Amino acid sequence: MGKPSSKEERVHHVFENIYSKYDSMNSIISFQRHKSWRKDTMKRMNVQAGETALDVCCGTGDWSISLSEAVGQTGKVIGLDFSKNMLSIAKQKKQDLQLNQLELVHGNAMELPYEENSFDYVTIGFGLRNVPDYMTVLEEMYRVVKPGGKVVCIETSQPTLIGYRQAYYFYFKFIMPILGKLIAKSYKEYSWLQESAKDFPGKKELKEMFLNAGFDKVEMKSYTGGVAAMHMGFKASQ
Ligand SMILES: C[S@@+](CC[C@H](N)C(=O)[O-])C[C@H]1O[C@@H](n2cnc3c(N)ncnc32)[C@H](O)[C@@H]1O
Repeated sequence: MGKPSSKEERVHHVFENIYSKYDSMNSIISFQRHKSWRKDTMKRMNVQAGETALDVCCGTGDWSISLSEAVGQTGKVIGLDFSKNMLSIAKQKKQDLQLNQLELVHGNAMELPYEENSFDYVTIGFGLRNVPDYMTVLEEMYRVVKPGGKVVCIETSQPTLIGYRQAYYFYFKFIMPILGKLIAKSYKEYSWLQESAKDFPGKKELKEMFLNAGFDKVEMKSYTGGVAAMHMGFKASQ
């Protein structure tokens, strides 16, 4: 995977450690909202049977599984992640659901091991803020999606409404790491979540980054007052 930067090492350490609690903590810290954000995004994507998708930073595999169900047995989905422990949970789910169309791959988002123009969809869910260089990953995702295909990102964002914004930052900075300590016994790991979310670009800035990566058009949608956002980049048909 090349020489890791310190951010990369720290992130790898976080996910190698919290993997067994990740799914339950996700629901607790987002008050279950992440499920409806994911569902709405899938509806907007309108994935068809027989299509192909790459789910970058797939973690414990929930988005890869939804994509696999949408493409069906005639389609193909690859879930890629650099944490073997996160992938081990995804592998167990794949086996339980007998999803032969899903392949889980150990790899780095900064250097996707695929040829250009390979997939109908390339997705990244709550992964982009964790990588060492956002633009490199967006450019990699742009490179491997087919012309006419879509790159879709769901990520934490920056709420703008006065009052709500302050309450959100307070929750993220002070409450969430304590929940992490109490429930997952990982204060430091959940402090990373708030640090990475605080530094992540707002939705307009992220849209600009998508356009700079080469996308023809970008649609966006805010969730729950802007605490999360979906960006969908369209690669022009040739
Ligand atoms: C917050 S989790 C998101 C998991 C999943 N996509 C979801 O929506 O629940 C972030 C994931 O990104 C992975 N990750 C972070 N940096 C990565 C990189 N450079 N290459 C591959 N995976 C990475 C972590 O191992 C972790 O599983």
